[in-house]
Amino acid sequence: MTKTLRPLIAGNWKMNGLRKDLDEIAAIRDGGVKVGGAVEIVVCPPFTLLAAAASLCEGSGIGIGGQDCHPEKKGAFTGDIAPPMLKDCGATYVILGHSERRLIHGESDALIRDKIKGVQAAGLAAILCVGETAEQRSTGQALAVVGEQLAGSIPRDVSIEGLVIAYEPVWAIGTGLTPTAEDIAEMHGFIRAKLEESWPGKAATVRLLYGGSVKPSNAAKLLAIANVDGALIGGASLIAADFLAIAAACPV
Ligand SMILES: O=C[C@H](O)COP(=O)(O)O
Repeated sequence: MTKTLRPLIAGNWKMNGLRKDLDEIAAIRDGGVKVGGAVEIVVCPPFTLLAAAASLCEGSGIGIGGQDCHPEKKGAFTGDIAPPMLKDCGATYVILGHSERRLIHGESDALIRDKIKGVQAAGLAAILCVGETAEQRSTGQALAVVGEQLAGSIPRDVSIEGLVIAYEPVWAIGTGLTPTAEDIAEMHGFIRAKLEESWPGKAATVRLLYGGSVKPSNAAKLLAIANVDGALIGGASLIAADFLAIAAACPV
């Protein structure tokens, strides 16, 4: 299938990475430059490595992103990081609403919506994560759950241009399990249609990523699915060779 949007391959390092691991980011930079501009590559390290990673990647075309942020631009919020701080570090993207934030930190759609507003106000692009649990999938609620997450967490009063949405079934994260190609195609088609309902004429410009146990061995198959415009990768993004192999599997 011909893909029209530039694929985005984003790595979510989660709570992994010390300064010595910047070597891996340098390797991603060097290999990513060779993959060429056909695929956009972004690495989201922990906050502690953001500035150093951005400095390493400056001018290379490899992007850097945060994994979360506070909705406000500054203030008395001990321990939090504001969107302008991410921008100041050299980040261009922020992952928001990851299921680990929703489930472990109790983040609501309303909070995620405010974060998206804050991120856009700072001139950053949000990667909004949505996805159902195993129980929701097995009881036939997957589309309804994701539909609610989209309706609740995307601000209506801002443009969706530049927004990225990552469909990450909770049960596929770090488990080695992935949905069938048919189920991913159904969900991504559903997300595209939902966006089109609210933002007519704009949905086709939004990149929809798949995330959950993406590996070099399954990347080509997953990335070829209709309406899959890239991937959000956890574990495999920690190893430059694996992450780059996934980027190289993009159908461009
Ligand atoms: O944000 C990334 C996802 O949680 C996927 O993680 P994973 O590739 O380790 O399954």
